[in-house]
Amino acid sequence: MHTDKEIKTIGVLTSGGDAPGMNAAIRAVVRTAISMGIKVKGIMRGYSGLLNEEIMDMSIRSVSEIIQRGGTILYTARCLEFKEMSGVMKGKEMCEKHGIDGLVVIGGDGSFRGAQDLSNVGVPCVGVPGTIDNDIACSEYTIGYDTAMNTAMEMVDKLRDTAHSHERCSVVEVMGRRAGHIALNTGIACGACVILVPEKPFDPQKDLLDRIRYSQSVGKRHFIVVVAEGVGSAGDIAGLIQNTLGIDSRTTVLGHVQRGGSPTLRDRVMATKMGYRAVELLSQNIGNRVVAIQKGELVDFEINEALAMQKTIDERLLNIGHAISI
Ligand SMILES: Nc1ncnc2c1ncn2[C@@H]1O[C@H](COP(=O)(O)OP(=O)(O)OP(=O)(O)O)[C@@H](O)[C@H]1O
Ligand SMILES: O=P(O)(O)OC[C@H]1O[C@](O)(CO)[C@@H](O)[C@@H]1O
Ligand SMILES: [Mg+2]
Repeated sequence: MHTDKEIKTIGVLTSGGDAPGMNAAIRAVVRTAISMGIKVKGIMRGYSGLLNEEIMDMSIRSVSEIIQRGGTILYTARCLEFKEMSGVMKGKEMCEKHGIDGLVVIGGDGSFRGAQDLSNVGVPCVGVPGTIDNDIACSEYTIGYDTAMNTAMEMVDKLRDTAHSHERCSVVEVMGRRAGHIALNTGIACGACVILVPEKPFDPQKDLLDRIRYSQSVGKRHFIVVVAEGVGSAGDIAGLIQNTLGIDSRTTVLGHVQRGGSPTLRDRVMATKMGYRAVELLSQNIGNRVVAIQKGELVDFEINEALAMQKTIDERLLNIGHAISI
């Protein structure tokens, strides 16, 4: 979408679940814009802050010392009111009132739906994928994914020590909402003997119990099972293993620890590139876009097109995991 209006001031907000690297993206947006002569307003608490006018001027120095920090200095929220047309119209009014000509929305797919609605009523918005789940179909990568996976990997390594010592099975539930990307990669990196993801329906007998039984028959004495939260309860899976195979099993739900911490190098660099591109687009009066990574390159898509895409799980990696985790 091209608008005729010159973009003099942009807003930036973070929305949905926080993700490590969001601060690096905010920093890139603020500094890129200022270097182009565009003013920046920071909007607190996602779309809620826009509706409640929690809006502040940002300067080069207001984003100092944040590139290494997890979370988001702008706070984040899930705002039900923005899902209604009346909320979106109020958002447009607030942008007009505060002189915001365009908006960078750092968040996940839900946040992009809000950005699309706002673009459709005349406020150009550019989405920056910020979610640990890596569930934005148009992009190979989302900000926070690498840090979350590395955190999960460190946690599972610790669980392995105790599972090994007690010759137990450790069933670990990782985040990802309806996607299994964190589970798959963490499972591979930690040598899990079973990885369960929502994209690939599993047969408990064949894909779980037989696999563990076979590993046991070839000498394995402790077992790591990584379950994506979208599959169901890790506790039920541990119970099934314990009751059917008689292997002492424990459940750990990693939870929000995966959302925190200092972002990895990859997340900081990706966030910086994506934030820069978002401002570049807005500065050219281009809105209704999502910044993305495809084949390692920075690209962008219409929000409509981006939201209609489907992401699949890396089946080859899943098969590799199954082949070697014996
Ligand atoms: N269909 C929609 N129309 C307008 N706004 C929406 C819509 N869906 C979501 N939003 C807005 O975006 C916010 C965040 O959405 P959601 O909770 O789905 O998280 P997300 O951006 O997908 O991030 P994550 O999944 O990583 O937590 C919502 O609280 C709401 O304010
Ligand atoms: O912040 P909440 O409401 O606990 O949301 C948890 C969800 O958010 C995420 O952490 C990020 O989308 C998902 O992995 C998880 O399902
Ligand atoms: Mg989402």
